[in-house]
Amino acid sequence: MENVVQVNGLRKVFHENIAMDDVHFNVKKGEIFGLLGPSGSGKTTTIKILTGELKPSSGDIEVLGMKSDMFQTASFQSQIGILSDNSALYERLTVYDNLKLFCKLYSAPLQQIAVTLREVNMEKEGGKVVSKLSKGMKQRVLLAKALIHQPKLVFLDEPTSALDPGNAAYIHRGLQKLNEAGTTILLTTHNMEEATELCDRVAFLDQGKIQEMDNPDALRYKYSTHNFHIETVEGKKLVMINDVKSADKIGQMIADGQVKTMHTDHPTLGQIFLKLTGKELV
Ligand SMILES: Nc1ncnc2c1ncn2[C@@H]1O[C@H](COP(=O)(O)OP(=O)(O)OP(=O)(O)O)[C@@H](O)[C@H]1O
Repeated sequence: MENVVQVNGLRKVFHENIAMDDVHFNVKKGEIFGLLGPSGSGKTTTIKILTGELKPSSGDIEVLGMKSDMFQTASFQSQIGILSDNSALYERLTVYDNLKLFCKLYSAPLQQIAVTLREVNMEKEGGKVVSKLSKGMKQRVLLAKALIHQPKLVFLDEPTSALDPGNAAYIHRGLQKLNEAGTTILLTTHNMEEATELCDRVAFLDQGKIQEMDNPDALRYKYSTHNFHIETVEGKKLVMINDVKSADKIGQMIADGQVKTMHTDHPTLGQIFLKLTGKELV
């Protein structure tokens, strides 16, 4: 499958501080790819480099078939959407007028405003002045701004960090629909449930290096002990290792009607991250 992002040997040094060190990854066309890592691990720096806001210290980068010296061009910027900590709105204008300006900037049809407001659960708030919106509402308008010109590739830095669970779930569904319609998404998150639910692949970043990268379910399988966790009808909880002796015993327990629930051990992405780096994903 075609790669829309190719990163080879990326390094970024701020003064003496090595923020990214020999980072390699690709994002395939049509994927939702997640960069996971604790604060300071280099997620935002990666997005800023891939969107032309920062220059790499070294390494080969290609996004949508263009090298980093093209990232400032209108042709590149019109094909990507960005939600980052630098994204801003005109506070004194309404939500609708903000989006109208961005439509003009990208030559997008004005009908996209209603479509995009629906995607971010803000269809009733178009007439509100931005300065009067809550933090979560502003976050959703910023997301609308990133999507208004129907970009091929979207970079979302912590897209749901300011949202309540209801709106986060709504945005997740919206992003899944957008992705099903063909948009490639690269997002960063501290939220392992979000990553597990949304991402086709995730990369664990720690101290500017990728520590692990794969499909979330494949990672959970890889780092599973494969032990069986059983709850008996009497409420006893048992952990049994995955071998022939246990299988015989479990078979007998099932035949005797003693098993209430049974599942194999699958660690969360957060537990895997902790195991690999000794750090929580927060
Ligand atoms: N403009 C800058 N000047 C100097 N150092 C910077 C700059 N931007 C980032 N850094 C450093 O680079 C490292 C990675 O920062 P980055 O913002 O990419 O982390 P992050 O994973 O996005 O963190 P968070 O989850 O808190 O946003 C940190 O050590 C940070 O202090």
